[in-house]
Amino acid sequence: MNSDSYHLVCPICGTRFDDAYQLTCPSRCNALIRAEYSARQLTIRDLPGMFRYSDWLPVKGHLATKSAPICYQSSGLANELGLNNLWIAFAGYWPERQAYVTSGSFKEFEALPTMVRLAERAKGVILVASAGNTGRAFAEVSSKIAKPVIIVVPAKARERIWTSTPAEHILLVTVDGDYTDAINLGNQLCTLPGIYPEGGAKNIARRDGMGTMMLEGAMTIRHLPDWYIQAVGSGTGGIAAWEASMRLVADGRFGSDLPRLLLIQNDPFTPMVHAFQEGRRDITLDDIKNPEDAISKVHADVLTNRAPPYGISGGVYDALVATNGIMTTATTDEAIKAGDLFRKTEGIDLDPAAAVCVGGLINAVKSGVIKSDEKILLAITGGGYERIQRELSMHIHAPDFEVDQNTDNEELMNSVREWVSRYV
Ligand SMILES: Cc1ncc(COP(=O)(O)O)c(C=O)c1O
Repeated sequence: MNSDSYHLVCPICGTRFDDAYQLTCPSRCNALIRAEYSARQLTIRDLPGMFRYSDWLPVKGHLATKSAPICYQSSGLANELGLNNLWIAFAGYWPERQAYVTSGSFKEFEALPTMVRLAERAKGVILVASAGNTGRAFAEVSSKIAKPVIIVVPAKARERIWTSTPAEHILLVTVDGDYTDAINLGNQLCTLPGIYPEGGAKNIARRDGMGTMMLEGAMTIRHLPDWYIQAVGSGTGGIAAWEASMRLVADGRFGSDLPRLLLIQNDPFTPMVHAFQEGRRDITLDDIKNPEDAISKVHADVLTNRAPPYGISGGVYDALVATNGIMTTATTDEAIKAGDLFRKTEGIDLDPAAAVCVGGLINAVKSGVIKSDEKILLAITGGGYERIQRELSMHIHAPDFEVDQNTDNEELMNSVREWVSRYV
């Protein structure tokens, strides 16, 4: 890949520009900027792991990794649900199926190209605010390539930040609060020089990295699926699936219809479901009543983003409208039962978020939304933790700072500034 293999483009004003690790349109349009790749047809490259999809990743180089999505046709769960064309895109650790995502979730597909993009396009330290899985994915990549990362997580998620090899370039900050508090502190730290936000959905590397789930699915099925099903918190994976499928349609070899998105939230935390079912582009406070109470009742707290990229141009709302998509829910009870069923029928344990996804699929089959012959790509976004625990080392990273009401903010900012100065 040479440096001209993609440009950035704003979907509102159409401005095309070179990549200098921007996260927004230079004309300040309220839109998710996109990468426009010069390769119209996808060629699978002889590169490690997910970098085989480098034609449609915003990177020039690659990293040595075995991490990549895998896809196979289900028989166990498919039979159980009476589905004839169920395909599973799996992100996690499952060596028998050549799945080697050692941090256990599809967040690693975001972290890998994001770290490469930053190193190629800017000089600085990346900061990730996370409910756990994203932070662990960036920690894992940092530990493998010895590049720095600052991770901010809620204190109760601190045990989730482990790596399969010892990590020496991580600054871990825990916050006495929830995911939103971690995001707010992260934003504050990003005002320091040399720190770059990973940008969430705004980062093309994160979206196009996640889009490899759809690419792997279409390559395996040899066609675009009729449905792409995923549990969402920010919905970035849904946006990524839509964008990847637009590229696959333009490729010409995978069919001409965009897969419909079926995106699932964990009842009772369902702001995007409320807004979309009422046809609204905006999430209002009424969609997130008693957030603390709702968050305490979910099975998968990684799905509890209070400010998802829903209404922004090119965001979740647009992705759903463009694909004739649907949003629905699975309760905690349904998710737990679905996770058990998946383990029994497919043979692997699931991340709670992936169990919510299976619960949503079951509900959609029961309600008749999904028909038995339709081609379904089920995004199993995390799993195999039991194998990881048994077979890999898990180095838990102790927090470098534990922030609570008594923390002296200036002291924290100074210490972080000092740490960053070692790298920039
Ligand atoms: C395992 C897993 N699945 C699904 C999601 C939802 O991802 P998103 O809404 O960003 O696409 C997350 C978010 O952290 C996750 O960790």
